[in-house]
Amino acid sequence: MKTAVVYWSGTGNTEAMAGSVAEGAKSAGAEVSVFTAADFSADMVDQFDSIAFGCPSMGSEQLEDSEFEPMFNACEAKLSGKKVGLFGSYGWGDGEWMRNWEEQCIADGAVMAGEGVICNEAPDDTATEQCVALGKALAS
Ligand SMILES: Cc1cc2nc3c(=O)[nH]c(=O)nc-3n(C[C@H](O)[C@H](O)[C@H](O)COP(=O)(O)O)c2cc1C
Repeated sequence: MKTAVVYWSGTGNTEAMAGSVAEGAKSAGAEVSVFTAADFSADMVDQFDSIAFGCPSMGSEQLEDSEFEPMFNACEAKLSGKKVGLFGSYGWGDGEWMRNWEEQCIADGAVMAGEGVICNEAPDDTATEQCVALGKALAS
């Protein structure tokens, strides 16, 4: 199983989550590649059996719109039938951005590996465990 973990992070919280997702996928035997949003593009989607996308809530309950969102939007046309997991950190909201993002992926035809993992600011032990579990689900 080849798994990509693709993330954007401004202050490191979603980056820490990405590390845990990658660790979980590796522990379940996947060959894992980790990319920042700037280093991933739609033409790379087909190289992977499963992809974890990570982005914090930015703007007003939106994906980060300079690097992550354009890259993700370009990938969407290739997500039908692809195993996908989502994760990201948020601040003062209630996770609306993740609910919208999950719906978007489902509309694209992605096969969701589990519920999107969200955490308030820096990941605590529970969020870290959920990220590891998401990584394992992406590897199976
Ligand atoms: C410009 C900006 C916009 C943000 N908008 C939201 C928001 O709409 N809802 C929310 O819950 N948090 C919002 N946040 C808080 C971030 O999602 C939160 O700090 C998160 O932990 C950042 O993750 P990162 O460390 O991976 O960059 C915003 C932060 C910034 C800097």
